[in-house]
Amino acid sequence: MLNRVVIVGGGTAGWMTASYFKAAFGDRIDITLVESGNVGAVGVGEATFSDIRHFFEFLGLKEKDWMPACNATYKLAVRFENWREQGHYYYHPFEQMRSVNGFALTDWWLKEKPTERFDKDCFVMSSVIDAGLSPRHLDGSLIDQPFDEGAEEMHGLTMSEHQGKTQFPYAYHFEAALLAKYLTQYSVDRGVKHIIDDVSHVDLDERGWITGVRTGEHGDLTGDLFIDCTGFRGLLLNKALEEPFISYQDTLPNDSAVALQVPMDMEKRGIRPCTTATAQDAGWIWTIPLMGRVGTGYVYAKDYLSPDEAERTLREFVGPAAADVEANHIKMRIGRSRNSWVKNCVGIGLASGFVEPLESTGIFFIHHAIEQLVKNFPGPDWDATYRNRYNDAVSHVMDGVREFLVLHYVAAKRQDNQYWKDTKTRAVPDGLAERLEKWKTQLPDSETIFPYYHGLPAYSYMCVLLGMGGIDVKPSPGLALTDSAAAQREFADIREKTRQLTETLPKAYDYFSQWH
Ligand SMILES: Cc1cc2nc3c(=O)[nH]c(=O)nc-3n(C[C@H](O)[C@H](O)[C@H](O)COP(=O)(O)OP(=O)(O)OC[C@H]3O[C@@H](n4cnc5c(N)ncnc54)[C@H](O)[C@@H]3O)c2cc1C
Ligand SMILES: N[C@@H](Cc1c[nH]c2cc(Cl)ccc12)C(=O)O
Repeated sequence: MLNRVVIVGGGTAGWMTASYFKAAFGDRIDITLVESGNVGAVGVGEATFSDIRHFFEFLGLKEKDWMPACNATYKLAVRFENWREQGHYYYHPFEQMRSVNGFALTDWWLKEKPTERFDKDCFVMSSVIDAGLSPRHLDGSLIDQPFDEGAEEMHGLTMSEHQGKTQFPYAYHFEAALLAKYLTQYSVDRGVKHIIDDVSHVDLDERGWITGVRTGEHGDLTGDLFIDCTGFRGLLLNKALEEPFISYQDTLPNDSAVALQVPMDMEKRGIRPCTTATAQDAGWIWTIPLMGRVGTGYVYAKDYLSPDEAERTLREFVGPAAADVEANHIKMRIGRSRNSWVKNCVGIGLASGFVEPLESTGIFFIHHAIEQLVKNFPGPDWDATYRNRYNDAVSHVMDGVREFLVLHYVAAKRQDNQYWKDTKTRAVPDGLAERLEKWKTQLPDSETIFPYYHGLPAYSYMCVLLGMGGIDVKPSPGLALTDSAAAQREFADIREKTRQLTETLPKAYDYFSQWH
């Protein structure tokens, strides 16, 4: 039976893989994880998709088990600031788009324009975030949903099977290093063998399959399946097996980042329950609220800005609190391995592929990859069918998210310097140009977005087009002949639900201070 797995790398990807495999296969699988004590993890990766709750549920973990240990908070959206013009912002929330008489509420919004804020007129959560509130009451009860949070039929579904059925209203922010530490303990408690050592060589047989990895002090680690979680370096997949890397840089030029972990009195500052992406002269700055600190960083293109200028800009943006904080400069490899599973080696995490974290997709990629690897786990005959299915799913997810991110730059109204002017003339991925033409006459729907599962529903595309303001989108002509009374009632219902929630929900900080 093929059941000996060696994972190289102990960042978020390595420990998410080890813990999920143990939850999936129990003692029927033998896992060794080796990580360097000299090469650090990338040290960022602190905002997620809402789908990540399937990961914790699969591990049998409740929020109170892991969130306090990881200084975690809730993420209700990404807030895009200054992408259209200075001072403008909009939210991309975790909230199902309503429909009226067969038209998306956003289509009605384009026709009726109740206010200038599509995100407040069409989503309840935008006002909840503006008020700095928690989506759970102090007793832990969740705001009422069009679905039952605990419903059995939703458990056990993978993310891709789940999409479109329900939209859970929040995701998480957590300290990456603390999550890796938590999952290390979870994994070791369940029998994962943890070795701290450097892999110096990868041994291949005559077919080019991996037979083992050589370490400094723990000899050769042998196994059946080798998981490359060594980050951007792709030590096994790209270096030892020489699997080519397909760069996305021709369409996504941001290839650098500088990050700060800024201690903060969150009681005094208050928690804005979302990730904020603030556009800058050569990229954008993320702000992630955690208990006890803020995670922040400038994602930029080195062709337009030097690391020193980026760090200076970031420190000015953060202010005096950043004074004694050490900056972490990161070179980002943007794109994906041609195939993430080659022979008996699977790259997961940055070793597989990566796009800038504009919509917090790195950990989503890891979670998706792990789910797909369990679903397509190889048998002793290594039937290529599973590997091919896996590679197709993983490539589609990354290509789809790439296209979704490029849309943010193409649709952004800003053109106030060369960096932003170039976002309008740069090449776009195959297929996006045609899709953009369709969206000028009708908002995106499930038929016109990227055709393979990539984690994002049509309403996410609507938010980009309506929020960024650079592409003129027209309402469906049929609305002119349709009675708008039902749509007006829906807008009124959102206003009423917004009023009720903003009057009853606790402040985000007050909810989490119960745990700290
Ligand atoms: C600037 C930036 C911001 C990001 N923000 C987000 C976000 O908000 N949300 C999100 O979902 N994702 C985000 N990501 C992506 C996220 O950080 C990664 O997906 C996540 O950290 C996984 O990294 P990894 O485990 O693949 O690699 P790494 O964290 O780089 O870990 C690599 C591991 O390999 C080990 N290693 C390397 N070489 C050897 C060797 N020779 N022998 C033994 N061990 C070795 C290292 O010790 C380390 O343990 C961000 C990424 C960047 C760069
Ligand atoms: N399946 C994803 C899709 C999603 C829906 N809304 C958002 C908002 C943001 Cl910021 C990221 C992702 C998403 C999910 O439900 O998480």
